[in-house]
Amino acid sequence: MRHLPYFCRGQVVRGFGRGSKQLGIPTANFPEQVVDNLPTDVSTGIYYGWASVGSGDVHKMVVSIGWNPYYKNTKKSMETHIMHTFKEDFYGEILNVAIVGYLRPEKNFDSLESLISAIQGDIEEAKKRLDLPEHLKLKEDNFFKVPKSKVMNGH
Ligand SMILES: Cc1cc2nc3c(=O)[nH]c(=O)nc-3n(C[C@H](O)[C@H](O)[C@H](O)COP(=O)(O)O)c2cc1C
Ligand SMILES: Nc1ncnc2c1ncn2[C@@H]1O[C@H](COP(=O)(O)OP(=O)(O)O)[C@@H](O)[C@H]1O
Ligand SMILES: [Mg+2]
Repeated sequence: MRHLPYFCRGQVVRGFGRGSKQLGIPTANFPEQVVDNLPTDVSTGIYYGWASVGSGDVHKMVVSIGWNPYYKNTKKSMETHIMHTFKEDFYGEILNVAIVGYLRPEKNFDSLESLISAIQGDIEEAKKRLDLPEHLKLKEDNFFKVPKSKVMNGH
């Protein structure tokens, strides 16, 4: 994973509305353009890192990149669940993410309950790993301090 940490920003767009309603785990989805610009060696799978909305605080996050085999999506998506309770939805705002580590490949599951418990396991694992000093320092990266007015992708 030569490209980690990987930093990118993009506008939050609508997905299929499954995250909150079916899973109880909302995911902020990136536009196709951001997904298409991922370096080729950032493979599909589940990652963890840091995220902020607009110029807001930086929080722990997990991100899923791929086709969501359980739902058999035909388009690749990149969806971030932020470990923070927001007062309201933030569609249309700029989401800033720093992907710092890899957790596992995407999988299919034989029930919604097993998908949900896998994601909850990812969240717990990510919270633990992000407390390591090498990861904590990225929370303070200048990436999160520059004006957040542009949609861009890369380092
Ligand atoms: C940490 C995390 C792990 C995930 N792992 C899987 C997975 O292994 N297989 C899968 O089909 N979907 C996985 N998902 C994606 C969910 O299926 C997806 O977030 C859900 O379908 C919501 O989609 P929506 O934003 O289009 O509504 C994962 C999502 C997150 C946040
Ligand atoms: N902690 C959170 N992490 C990610 N998104 C959140 C969070 N809290 C609220 N949201 C909102 O929920 C939306 C995602 O919900 P979701 O059910 O996945 O719908 P969609 O399919 O449109 O992505 C995000 O775009 C954001 O506006
Ligand atoms: Mg979503």
